[in-house]
Amino acid sequence: MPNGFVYLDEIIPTAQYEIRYYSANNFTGTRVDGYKAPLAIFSKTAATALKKVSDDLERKGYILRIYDAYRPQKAVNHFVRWSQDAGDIKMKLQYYPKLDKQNLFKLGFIAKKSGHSRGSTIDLSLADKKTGALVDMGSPYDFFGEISYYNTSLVSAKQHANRKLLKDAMAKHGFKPYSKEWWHFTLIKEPFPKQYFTFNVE
Ligand SMILES: C[C@@H](N)C(=O)N[C@H](C)C(=O)O
Ligand SMILES: [Zn+2]
Repeated sequence: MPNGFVYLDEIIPTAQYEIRYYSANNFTGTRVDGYKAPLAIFSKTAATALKKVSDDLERKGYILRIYDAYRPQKAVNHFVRWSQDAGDIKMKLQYYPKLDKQNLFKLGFIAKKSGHSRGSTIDLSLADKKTGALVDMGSPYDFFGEISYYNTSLVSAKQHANRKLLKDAMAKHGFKPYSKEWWHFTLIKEPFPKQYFTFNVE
């Protein structure tokens, strides 16, 4: 791992780590290239900021559920190849039921050059600190459709309040939200704003 990166579970041991692209439970239906272990790697700067988010939320009774952090460019390239294979729709019902997979990039749900590969972008949700149960955000992680837009009218007031709880906690410590995915945030003062890394997650 290059200098300036850390393992998030060493900085935030109380979080839940469900690294979807290491598993087959993701929109491709297979383990994604470059994920050699179910780990979250993050820039040290972003990890320090995220620890503050986690501490704030723990005081309110929540822990973080982390789905993805640093993402190798080779993983993004895997997503691109997957999108071009129109015959493979095994995860369509679960992840993109109303959309054509080849449109997911132009609709903004997946990026060909992703902030994740710069090491300071994260996909996450919240869980209840006592029970470990996932907080209801109105749509599941990586569900590609309008219901996952932060400001959609398709979710209840309570679900929107849960999204806002996460967004406000992230914004307080310098993370910028993404309007099309309630779970996706980038550290504004990211330390590697122009570098797209491709080292393995291991
Ligand atoms: C694929 C999804 N988890 C995500 O991170 N989407 C954004 C747009 C990205 O690929 O950077
Ligand atoms: Zn993301």
